Amino acid sequence: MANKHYLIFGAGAIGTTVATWLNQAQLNVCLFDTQAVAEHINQHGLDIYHGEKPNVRHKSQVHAYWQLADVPKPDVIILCVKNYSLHGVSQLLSEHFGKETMIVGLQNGIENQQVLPEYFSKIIYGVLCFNAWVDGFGVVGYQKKGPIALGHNGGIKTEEINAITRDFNKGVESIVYQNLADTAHCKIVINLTNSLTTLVALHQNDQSKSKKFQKLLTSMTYEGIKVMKAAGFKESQLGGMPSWALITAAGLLPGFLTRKPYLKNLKKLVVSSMAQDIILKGGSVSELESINGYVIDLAKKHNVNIPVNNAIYALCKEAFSQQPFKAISIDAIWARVKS
Ligand SMILES: NC(=O)C1=CN([C@@H]2O[C@H](COP(=O)(O)OP(=O)(O)OC[C@H]3O[C@@H](n4cnc5c(N)ncnc54)[C@H](OP(=O)(O)O)[C@@H]3O)[C@@H](O)[C@H]2O)C=CC1
Ligand SMILES: CC(C)(CO)C(=O)C(=O)O
Repeated sequence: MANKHYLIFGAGAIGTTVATWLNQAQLNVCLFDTQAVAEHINQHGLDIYHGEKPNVRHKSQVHAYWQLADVPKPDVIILCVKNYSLHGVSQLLSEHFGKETMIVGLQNGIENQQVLPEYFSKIIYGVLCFNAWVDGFGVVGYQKKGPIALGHNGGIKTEEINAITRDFNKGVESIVYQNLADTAHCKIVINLTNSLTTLVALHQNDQSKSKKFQKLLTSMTYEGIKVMKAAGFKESQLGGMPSWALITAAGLLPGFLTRKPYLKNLKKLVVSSMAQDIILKGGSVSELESINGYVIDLAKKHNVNIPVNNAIYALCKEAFSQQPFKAISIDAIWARVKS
């Protein structure tokens, strides 16, 4: 079908960047969010910027809705909400537009692969290889433009995923991945770090000089790939993210030997989606369970010892339930992990 109509559900960090990139590529897109966000976007447009060039703004006009009854029936719905919103949002959309509507789920983790099939029969999943953060309604910064890896678990014809990938590619580099499970699990390994970077509030408290932070961060991802290997997953290169060889080297060798690539990768973690939930939005709900909780269960199932991840997860459970959230010093986190 030519000129598909895309509804992007969720005008947060990912929804706003994807809407802008697809709109700039002349695709037919609209957004959906709450009334306050949608009205603001309709009045002021979208305004996104690359984190290294905050003065170069990419502005665009994308119509935003807040009532489903007003939205023209979309050919494809791109779901840009967190895993914890998926049940509610999917039920609404499935009842309104029908179970057969084509869905593209852009979530971290694999919880979406359990939830979305309860509501829809045609689902493509996207693994996102960039960071983006919300400054205000319709105003979003991004660390880099893509890429997005797309895949599915059946029920989608090759020409259907190819057509959507072709459309996405007009606005942001997108690739079809043959093994969705491997790709999603490789991304989960990187996302383990969201917990630690949130605990220290990395975007406010630079940790580039801290050897303890380096040790903890690199141990978390090294433990992560041990779990994925034990569970039978294979490496799938994610655009711009550290390889398993680098993660293994950083996990096993003295820190000074891998410090240069470590610092290069640390710079890419601007404000994780978890830090946005806990610190910027001041909430207590996050994707901790769908990422860290999931890896901890997988480690138990395959008898892999992951002490650093276990300790950081326990600390996050405590710290994220405190209102207001208070960042924890790296020394206090280190002491807790060692105990
Ligand atoms: N941000 C990032 O850098 C990255 C994010 N991801 C993943 O992408 C997914 C989306 O993340 P992100 O864009 O950061 O999330 P955000 O929380 O920034 O965006 C979600 C948006 O959807 C809105 N929303 C949720 N439910 C409803 C509803 N029922 N009606 C109307 N609006 C609703 C939210 O509103 P409200 O805030 O009011 O709830 C929010 O504006 C997550 O799974 C995340 O892990 C992956 C890679 C990078
Ligand atoms: C950008 C990145 C990779 C940080 O871990 C991410 O996926 C997120 O913020 O959720």
